[in-house]
Amino acid sequence: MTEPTPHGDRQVDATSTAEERELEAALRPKNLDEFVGQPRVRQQLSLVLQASQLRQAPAEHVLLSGPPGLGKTTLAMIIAQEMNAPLRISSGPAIQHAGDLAAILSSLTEGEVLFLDEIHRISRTAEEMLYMAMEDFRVDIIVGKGAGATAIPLELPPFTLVGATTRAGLLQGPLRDRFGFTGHLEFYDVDELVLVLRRSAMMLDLRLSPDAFVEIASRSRGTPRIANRLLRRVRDWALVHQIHTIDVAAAQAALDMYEVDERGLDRLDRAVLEALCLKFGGGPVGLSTLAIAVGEEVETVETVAEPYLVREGLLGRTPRGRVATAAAWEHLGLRAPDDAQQGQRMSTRNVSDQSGANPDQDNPETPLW
Ligand SMILES: Nc1ncnc2c1ncn2[C@@H]1O[C@H](COP(=O)(O)OP(=O)(O)OP(=O)(O)O)[C@@H](O)[C@H]1O
Repeated sequence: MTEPTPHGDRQVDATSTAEERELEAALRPKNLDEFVGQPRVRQQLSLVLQASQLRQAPAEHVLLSGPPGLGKTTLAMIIAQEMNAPLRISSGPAIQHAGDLAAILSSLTEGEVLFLDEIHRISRTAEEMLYMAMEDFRVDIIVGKGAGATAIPLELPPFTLVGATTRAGLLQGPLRDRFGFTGHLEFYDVDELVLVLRRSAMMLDLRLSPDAFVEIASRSRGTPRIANRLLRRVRDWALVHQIHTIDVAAAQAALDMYEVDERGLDRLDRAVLEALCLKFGGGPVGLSTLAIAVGEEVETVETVAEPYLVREGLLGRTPRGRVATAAAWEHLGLRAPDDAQQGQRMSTRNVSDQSGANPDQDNPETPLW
């Protein structure tokens, strides 16, 4: 049976469900040497960890940022493993009150690694408590209310906070500044994803030809989580078709069946591009009109399909609406009208200076990976 993905049957969604996380756990690299790609972050992190071991003190607080599925949780686990320290896991949305954080902090043991996923989503009061905890290993527990409230100081054992965020821009400066090391994870190239897939295939006892690995990697949107998911889809297909060594034709057939094309676009991505080109002559067209044309919510088009299309240079966001780029026409096997190409070049501009008030305009909250 195919496991669910967060956005229904989208095989190329970079986030994961609770069930999928269990499957992922088995494939996680256990130490920095097994962790593929991200050479700069790996090298810098290795130095931070070695220095802390030499100092015989917990490592400095680490902030990991980057799009979903690139290995932030995996790195947090590796940090704890390399430090030979226990790991506590929580997340921003689970910490809505300062008391939630106080409960976690007060139960940490010396040297423990506290991993806070989606750290940009912790509440403001908890965030303020975190400042003092990170800097001085101390928190003030407020007892009582109003004029009678008193602050009881509580010493904490030294610990290492590993924060992960997909939205580093939303972190307050004082919080960001309290991390001794910040690593930004980048999308992986095809060669790196091939290495991720080779390792996973070995662990799943699968045999694939070299070009089958490349085929899967090319369709994985630069994201190990998607690569591993597509590998599982290909494995299912091979099992049902009783294929023992998966060659490129088998990988293509399996992924075509799941409607993931050679550039990693799925049905929704292509529907957006087709509507843009075939119904609106390449645009510009408002986001809400585009969403109606493909029968989806505005938010789905904006947060699920659009970021990857923009990243791939297939769709442009302009003040007058969305436009298909020349590459989009080409990807669909269509000829771009000359005037549309010229108009797009003149009207495409950066999204960062736009307001999110109108659904047809860009929402600056929307990440653009
Ligand atoms: N560099 C890597 N080498 C090998 N496997 C990797 C690598 N990075 C990620 N993976 C695999 O991809 C999957 C997703 O990784 P992980 O959960 O660490 O991503 P994440 O960045 O924390 O995602 P999210 O932001 O959704 O929490 C895991 O199964 C992990 O094993």
